[in-house]
Amino acid sequence: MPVSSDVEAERDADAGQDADAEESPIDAGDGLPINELFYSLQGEGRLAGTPSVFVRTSGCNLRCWFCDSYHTSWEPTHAWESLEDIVAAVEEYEEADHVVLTGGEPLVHDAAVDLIERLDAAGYHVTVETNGTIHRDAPIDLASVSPKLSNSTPTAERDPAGEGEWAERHDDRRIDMDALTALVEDYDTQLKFVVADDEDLPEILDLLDRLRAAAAVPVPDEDVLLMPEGATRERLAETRERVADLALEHGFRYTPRLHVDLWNDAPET
Ligand SMILES: C[S@@+](CC[C@H](N)C(=O)[O-])C[C@H]1O[C@@H](n2cnc3c(N)ncnc32)[C@H](O)[C@@H]1O
Ligand SMILES: Nc1nc2[nH]cc(C(=O)O)c2c(=O)[nH]1
Ligand code: SF4
Ligand SMILES: [Mg+2]
Repeated sequence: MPVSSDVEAERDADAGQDADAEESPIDAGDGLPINELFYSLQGEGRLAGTPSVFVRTSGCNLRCWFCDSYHTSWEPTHAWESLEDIVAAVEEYEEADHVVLTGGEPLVHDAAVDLIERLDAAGYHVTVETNGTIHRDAPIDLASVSPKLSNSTPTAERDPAGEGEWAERHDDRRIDMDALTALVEDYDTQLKFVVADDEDLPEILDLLDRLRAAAAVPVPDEDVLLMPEGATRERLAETRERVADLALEHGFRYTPRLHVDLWNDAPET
C-alpha cells in the first residue's frame, strides 16, 4: 500500500520551510503516517525467515545516503491512518503472529507507543526496527537497533537528493549513547550494523566498548550482527562476502538480506 495524498503533500511542502518539521511529517493528532503495510518474510536479523506483517511509517530524523526506504526519509510519502485501521489491516493477514514496525524512524512518532501497545494487547510479537537514537517505553519484544556509522553520512559526493546539506545534522545525531544504552537495558536487543568494508570495523568495536562501559546489562557478541550494505542484489554481491569474513574474524553474527536476495528492491517486500 504505497500511498500519498494531496493534503499531506501540501502539509509537507509547508513544513519544508522549517528545518525541524522537514525531518518528519510529524504528529497530526491521532494516527500515524503510513508509507506501506505488507506481509513478507522478515529478511534481516535473528528472526530472518519469519512470516511477518510490516508497518512502515514515514519520517526520519536521519538521512543515510544509502537508505533503501527513500520515500520515508529523503522524500516522505504517506497517508495518515488511524491506529484502529492499522491494527485492522494487520489482522487481515491471519497467518501472521509477528509484526515489524519500521520506517523511516518509527520512534520519532509519539503514536508509535500506542500502536505497539495495541499490537501487544492483540497478542502479536512486535519487533521495532530503529536507528537507536530514540528510546521510548513500550512493550517491544525485539528492539532491532541499527546504529548508524560514519559510512552512512550523506556527504556531497553521496547525497541522493542534494549537495550534502544534511551531512552535518546527520553526523551530529546518528549516535545518541543515552538512547542506545536505554534501549539495550530495557529490551531484548540485536545490534545490526550496516557494513560496506573493513574500514567500518574499528568504529563498531569502539562503539561496542563505549556501550558496554555505559550499559548495566551485558552486550554479548551474539547480539551483534553485521549486515552487508546493499539495497539491490547487484550491490549485495559486491559487499556480502567480505562482510561474512569480517563476522567470522570477529566472532559476530552475519545477517543476510533475504528479501533482497528473493525480491531485489521491489516495494512491499
Ligand atoms: C529503512 S531502515 C528503518 C528503520 C530505522 N530507521 C533504521 O535505520 O534502523 C530498516 C533497516 O534497513 C537498513 N538499511 C537501510 N538501507 C540499507 C542498505 N542500503 N543496505 C543495508 N541495510 C540498509 C537499516 O540499517 C535498518 O536496519
Ligand atoms: N522482508 C523485509 N524484511 C525487513 N526487515 C527489516 C526491514 C525494514 O525495512 O525495516 C525489512 C523489509 O523492508 N523487508
Ligand atoms: S535511519 Fe533508517 S530510515 Fe532513516 S535514513 Fe537511515 S536507513 Fe533510512
Ligand atoms: Mg527494508
